[in-house]
Amino acid sequence: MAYIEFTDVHKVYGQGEAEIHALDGATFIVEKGELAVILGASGAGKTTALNILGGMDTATSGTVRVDGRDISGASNAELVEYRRADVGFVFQFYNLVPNLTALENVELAAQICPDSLDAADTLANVGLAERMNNFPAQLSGGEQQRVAIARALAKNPKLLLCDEPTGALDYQTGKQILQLLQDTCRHDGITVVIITHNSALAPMADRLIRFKSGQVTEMTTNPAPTPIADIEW
Ligand SMILES: Nc1ncnc2c1ncn2[C@@H]1O[C@H](COP(=O)(O)OP(=O)(O)OP(=O)(O)O)[C@@H](O)[C@H]1O
Repeated sequence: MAYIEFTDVHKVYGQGEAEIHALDGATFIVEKGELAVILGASGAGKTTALNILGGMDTATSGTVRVDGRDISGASNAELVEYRRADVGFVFQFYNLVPNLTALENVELAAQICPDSLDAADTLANVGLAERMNNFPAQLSGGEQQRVAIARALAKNPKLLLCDEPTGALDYQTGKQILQLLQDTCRHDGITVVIITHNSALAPMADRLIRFKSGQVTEMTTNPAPTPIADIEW
């Protein structure tokens, strides 16, 4: 059994004439500890799939299993617990609380989790030991995204889901963030799923999943992923 099993998932928004099939029988797997990259054009269903995988949305039909647990059949209370304890989220826009320092932002997330890590240590691990007491507005975009990654990692999640994590960053800063995510996957053994529009990033992945019109059109594994530093686009 794979760590993530996303099987024949349909997601329909709206009704009748206005029905939108955001997912139309999407199927993929991800093994434990892999870094998976999800590629696809705008509207292909990537975010919908990630939201369902993270327990933020539910499938209309199909099965979603994570670590042997049936997320698609979970109750609301079970999904709350799953989102809290098992999943870290990183978004394009960092969604930090503006009137809390970097440290307080990370502590806030860590507080709600049973096995959380030390917030200051986690910030130091993402290279922000010197900036912990700064407010988000005093940090660059890349630093704010590091805080957001630390906030996700301090929960000590099994699964890190990233939706366009470099979408708002310049080229070099984006590369550093992707390096951090690749290192996190390698060193901490966390399963990482990254959504991107940028097909040049495909070689960084252990597993590449391509979405088109709500379906997975390609899934390949790469036994020798390229370090981010060696990828140019
Ligand atoms: N809550 C919603 N209500 C109605 N339609 C939705 C909703 N969420 C997504 N959709 C539609 O479902 C389809 C898939 O959207 P989704 O956001 O998953 O695509 P995506 O591949 O992530 O696109 P992008 O790269 O632009 O973020 C789109 O047509 C979108 O408009």
